[in-house]
Amino acid sequence: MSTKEEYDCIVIGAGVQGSFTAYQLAKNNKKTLLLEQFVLPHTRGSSHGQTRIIRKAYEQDFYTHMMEECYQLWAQLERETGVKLYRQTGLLVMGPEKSENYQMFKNTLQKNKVPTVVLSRDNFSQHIPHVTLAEGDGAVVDITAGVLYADRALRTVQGQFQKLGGVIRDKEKVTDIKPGPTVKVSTSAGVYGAKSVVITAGPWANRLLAHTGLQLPLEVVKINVCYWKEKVPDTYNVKKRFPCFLLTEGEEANEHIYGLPSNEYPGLVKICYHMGSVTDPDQRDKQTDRSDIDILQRYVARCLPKLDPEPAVVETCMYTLTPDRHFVLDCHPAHRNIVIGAGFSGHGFKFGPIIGKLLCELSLGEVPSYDLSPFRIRRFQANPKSAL
Ligand SMILES: Cc1cc2nc3c(=O)[nH]c(=O)nc-3n(C[C@H](O)[C@H](O)[C@H](O)COP(=O)(O)OP(=O)(O)OC[C@H]3O[C@@H](n4cnc5c(N)ncnc54)[C@H](O)[C@@H]3O)c2cc1C
Ligand SMILES: O=C(O)[C@@H]1CCCCN1
Repeated sequence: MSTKEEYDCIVIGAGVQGSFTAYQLAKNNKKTLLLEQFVLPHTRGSSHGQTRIIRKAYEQDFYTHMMEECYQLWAQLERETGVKLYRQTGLLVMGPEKSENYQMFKNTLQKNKVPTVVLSRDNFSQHIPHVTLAEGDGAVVDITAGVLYADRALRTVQGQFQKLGGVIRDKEKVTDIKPGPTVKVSTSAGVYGAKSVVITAGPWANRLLAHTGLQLPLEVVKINVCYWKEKVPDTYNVKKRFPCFLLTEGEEANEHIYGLPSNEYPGLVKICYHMGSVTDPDQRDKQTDRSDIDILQRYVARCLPKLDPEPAVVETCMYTLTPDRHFVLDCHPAHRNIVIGAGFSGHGFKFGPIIGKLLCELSLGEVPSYDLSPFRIRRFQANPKSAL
């Protein structure tokens, strides 16, 4: 098949990361094509749904630093488009006062001068009614945190990309990538050429990378996204200033449980378990493990007494996990004009604007604005799970 069109850059995958990358490239006057295998919008990857948490509360400083600029980029997109994408709610972080994880969250917030409120056991229920703080747990609120309107954000950034002259082709699956000075990208509709390619294929990253001779140690898991009904409507509502929350660890398991106030679905609070079972992204509905829901039911019954401890709605989403849960933001080790954004490990949405900027810089051969060493592919070389 002959090459249909030539671009400066082709971005593969129109989730949050690919959409922001394409937008940044178009802003830099690059002729850019964004390819998506499904009809947009879709619910089969990782970026769908109405809300995501945005926060500066992290265990590692480098995420908090990136979020400083990232908040500004979200606000800039809101100003550019007149669309509201962020609502401040605060994020309540709870965890065993003496545990390393909880202390790391607290220290990072304090060291980086993020506005916080530390709640004592005595004043906890006055600020956060109808939540049981577990015995021995501490509680700190990241005031700057809130919710991002995820679906709306995706539509908005894709719309801006198109306004800047960018081309989106959905329902066009990439079937092959041929590296070279001009990368050839084959799809179900033809072949394109580009000076550089960015792969932001979410759970399908390794499928695409296989065409380039690279495999990353990524694991795709299915997440049951659970919504719980308020016994009395609006008890945990965003309007009543109920915050997002996150457990650094808990009685149930050494993994996070997290929640968002009722907002998008009236009377329903989103509470999920930050772990799931391994799945094939094309067969995710065949993965029917619900052990996470059992854990959540026990937690809801114990700590959120004004919720019905039976999920009212269960939706599906996928995480693409790296072994250390840090992202992959790097050039392909053998083909520098192929750039990879992958392994967002269940916490990448909030970083969309800054990841778009960084992947754009990498694809233009510029020095990235942040130290990318935590995100480099070479960190996996010592890891036995890596297939490099
Ligand atoms: C339940 C859940 C809760 C989360 N909560 C938060 C949160 O509170 N805060 C936060 O910051 N993050 C959160 N995240 C994480 C965040 O949503 C993800 O990190 C982010 O959406 C990943 O985006 P992506 O662009 O890498 O992947 P995706 O959104 O999956 O996008 C990849 C795209 O590539 C396309 N594609 C794949 N292969 C091909 C091909 N061959 N040809 C063409 N197109 C292709 C796919 O169809 C897909 O549209 C959560 C994730 C889940 C699942
Ligand atoms: O990225 C986040 O902020 C959330 C935290 C809890 C798990 C899901 N992702």
